[in-house]
Amino acid sequence: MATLFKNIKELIQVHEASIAFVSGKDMNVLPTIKGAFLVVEDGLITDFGTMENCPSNDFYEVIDATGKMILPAWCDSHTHIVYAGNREGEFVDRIKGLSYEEIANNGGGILNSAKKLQETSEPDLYDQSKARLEEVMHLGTGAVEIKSGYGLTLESELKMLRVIKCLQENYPIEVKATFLGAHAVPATYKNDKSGYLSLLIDKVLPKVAKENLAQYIDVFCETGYFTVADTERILKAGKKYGLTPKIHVNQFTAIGGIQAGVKFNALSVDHLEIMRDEDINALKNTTTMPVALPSCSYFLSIPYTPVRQMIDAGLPLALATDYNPGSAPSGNMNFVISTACIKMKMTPEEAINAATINGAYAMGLENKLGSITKGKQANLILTKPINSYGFIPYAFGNNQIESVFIKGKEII
Ligand SMILES: N=CN[C@@H](CCC(=O)O)C(=O)O
Ligand SMILES: [Zn+2]
Repeated sequence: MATLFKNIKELIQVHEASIAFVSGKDMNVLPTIKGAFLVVEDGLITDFGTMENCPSNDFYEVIDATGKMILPAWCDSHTHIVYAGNREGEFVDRIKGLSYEEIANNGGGILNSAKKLQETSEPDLYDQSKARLEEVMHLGTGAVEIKSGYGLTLESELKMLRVIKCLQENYPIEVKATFLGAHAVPATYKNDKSGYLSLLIDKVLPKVAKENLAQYIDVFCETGYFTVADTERILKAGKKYGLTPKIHVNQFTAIGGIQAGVKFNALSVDHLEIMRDEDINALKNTTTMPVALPSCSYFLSIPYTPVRQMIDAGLPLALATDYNPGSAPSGNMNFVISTACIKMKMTPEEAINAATINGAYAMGLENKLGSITKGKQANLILTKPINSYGFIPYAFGNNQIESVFIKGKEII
């Protein structure tokens, strides 16, 4: 049951052997083959090369990609797509002048989403979430990380994680689950943050581990949310259960969250809108992937991650959507790479590397996804006829995707 894609104008992100990630100057290198073929068998990439070497066997299906390009599907390593309802009301409040912080202090923000989620049944939450997952798959996403963190009680955090598990089981794309119980202090623990952390560590974490509901652990390490000491307490507890950290840091203030992440061998540190020199230096020569979330900066009108400075300092970088109801109600990775180029001055090569192989690394999927490599899953984007891959970020807000293939099967 092999499929041949032939006459591909340009096959993008081609690597003979699997690599972990690209960093610094290498981020500006995007290996491609012009005039290419690609063979997919049983959901995996089995062969590729130039058209002169195109095999002539009998294929189950032959797709002529004349004028079109193929690249690995996007790897979105930071989302919160399991949530209930939306926060359109707060959106209008912000248009009228309230800040994200003021809204949160008035009982809105994460606590608003938590209230809605607590009142939503598991089947209803699943239905709302699967619609978002299908939406992002149609936008070219082939792997996604999803966080809990709108439950904030034992029952509701487990409800969120069970919904993520059902998505993992029912959809062909790779889904990774992250336990983010320490996303905000719930109203019931308003004056007892330490008590809430004890609940997470003593009651919730053991259940999460027993039901095998998460692969990663996260904390919102931020002024007014969780301190570095709180963060270390949670990460230490998570490690006991084999959960690797992927944490929210430096969104509004720089308080040492990056250093805590590096100390605990975090797979990624995410947001990074506010970066000091010492924060950039702390990430050098580590295995922790910095992740920027430009849709959040766009939506909240907060600074963009200083990625130019970071890449020029030799760091790697991944891009993700942060799809959530409060700070980024969009799961469009195409918009993310456009915004990264337009607002953060990344080149198209850097942005595509950040949204494919580096995003895969930030989910522990670098051996399965993120590049065109034999043996990797055939999660692919087939573009419409375009002149160059740079046209994808250039023509922001327009759709250059003709089809998306997950494990070799066309989903649109
Ligand atoms: N900053 C923390 N968490 C989310 C937003 C949460 C919300 O506003 O609902 C984020 O990554 O931006
Ligand atoms: Zn987030």
